Amino acid sequence: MAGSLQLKPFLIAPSILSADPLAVGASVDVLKGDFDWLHVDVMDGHFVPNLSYGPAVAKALRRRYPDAVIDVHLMVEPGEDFLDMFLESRPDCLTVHQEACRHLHRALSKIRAAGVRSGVALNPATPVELIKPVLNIADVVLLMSVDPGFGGQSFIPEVTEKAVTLCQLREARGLKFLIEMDGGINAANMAQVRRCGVDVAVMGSAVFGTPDPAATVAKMRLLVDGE
Ligand SMILES: O=C(CO)[C@H](O)[C@H](O)COP(=O)(O)O
Repeated sequence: MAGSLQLKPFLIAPSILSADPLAVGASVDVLKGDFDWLHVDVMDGHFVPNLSYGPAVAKALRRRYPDAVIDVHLMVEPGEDFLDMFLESRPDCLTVHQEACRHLHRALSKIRAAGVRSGVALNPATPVELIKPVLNIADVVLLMSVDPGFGGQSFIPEVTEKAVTLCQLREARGLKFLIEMDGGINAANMAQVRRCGVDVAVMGSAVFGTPDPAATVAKMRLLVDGE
């Protein structure tokens, strides 16, 4: 499939959801800077049935890693109500869910107006068609390949079709957004993820759940380069 799709450089985004909750900074340090984006999952116990990090953690990560590309994924509802507090933490990318925003166009516009890359996320059951009208103001489309809320779940392969559709739409409309995929990505499905046009792979347990996370990231890069 890669032959027929225009692929951009492939980026790896470790998710701190699977880092040691008592030593997130130390867990990230173990990667020795060998990551492209640092993915921060924010969960509210309402849009998703779990709680995770708040803006203080996002701010602390920015202080500790001033040059890292920090990618904040808001799994909160209503998404619009949390933009200011996370924009204050100066992320590089701030993503809201289509399903959690009544005024998605306004939310994405506000993120961009703050000089931050705007992201829109879709749950596995949400079709790409619902975000077609806002693709021109999205810098990132995040396709959830698990139902959001927890790390360590199994990859839903049907979501790869949505990446192919997005890739084709991007090309047809001359747009530049990146396609990010999140959930259940590991060494066994990494090549499949890349082939369907994904630009950014988020990985939690497949990185932080291994004895040597830095070696795991290096191995993932080799897997993709070998494609
Ligand atoms: O957004 C998330 C869950 O809602 C996580 O980023 C995602 O699940 C990553 O963890 P894993 O790679 O272990 O599936």
